[in-house]
Amino acid sequence: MPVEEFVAGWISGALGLVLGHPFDTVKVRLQTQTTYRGIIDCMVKTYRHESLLGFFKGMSFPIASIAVVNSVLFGVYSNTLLALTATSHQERWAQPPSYTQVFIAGCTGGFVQVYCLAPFDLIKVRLQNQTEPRARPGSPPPRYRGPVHCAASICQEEGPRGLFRGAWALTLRDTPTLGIYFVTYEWLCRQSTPDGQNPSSATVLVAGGFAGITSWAVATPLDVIKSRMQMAGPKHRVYRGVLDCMARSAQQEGLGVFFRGLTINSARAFPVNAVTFLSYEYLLRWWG
Ligand SMILES: C[N+](C)(C)CCCC[C@H](N)C(=O)O
Repeated sequence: MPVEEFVAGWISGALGLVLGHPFDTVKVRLQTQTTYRGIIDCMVKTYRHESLLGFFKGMSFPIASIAVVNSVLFGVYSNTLLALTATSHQERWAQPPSYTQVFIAGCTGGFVQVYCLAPFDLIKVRLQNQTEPRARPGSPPPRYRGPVHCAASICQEEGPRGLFRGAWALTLRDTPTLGIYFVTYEWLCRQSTPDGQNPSSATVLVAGGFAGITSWAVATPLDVIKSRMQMAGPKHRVYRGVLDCMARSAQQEGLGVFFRGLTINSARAFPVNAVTFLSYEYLLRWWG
């Protein structure tokens, strides 16, 4: 099994992540709290109350973990294509796989990465939703002191299965949308590249950016549900499952609830995925 794709996926995931984390914090807050009127309001309040650091809450952990998750995604994607088409990454622009093969490989990568992503994503969401400013003498400490403390508290209070809260919603969110992600990328690259040639850097950037936006647009309704189920610990209201969470959210807040965070998700998705695909392609060309 070729491993360069896993390494390239690791590095490119880390680069994309740093660029996108501030957008991600605003998104998670908008989706799970009702105190903000919109993106700008959330940004201003976060900055006033917590300074720039507020936007980077919960980042150290995803930078290590998302890199692993992206490595699994791109590694499994590329190796599934190898199994389906018997072509390596280097040969794929000359002998392109069909879109069905790309979709199947994307869904497979998406499905497998969920099991690495679920606990990391849960911890990230819980830490991002702590809105207390950095510890001041006399003020009560935040509930979780950091990722390790957060993981340990969840295990203690909710059992190890607590770390997988929301994992089913995450599977539903990621399996088809990662298929869409790779199909959009391939389609846009092939549209603007003469047959058989490698796409240019500009093409890779734009195709990667739009692959991110398209897949996030489709994923947003389940993203909202996933984040809410992850926040529903023993003390918050508990949903009976994905459908129950959907029905209750829609009843209480209207259908618009499924699109919370769509604008911010798209604004984040372009730079993150443009950089992820560009670094991924370049690392592989450089090693190949
Ligand atoms: C499929 N779905 C849209 C849910 C996720 C796509 C993930 C791509 C990238 N790691 C990012 O964070 O944007």
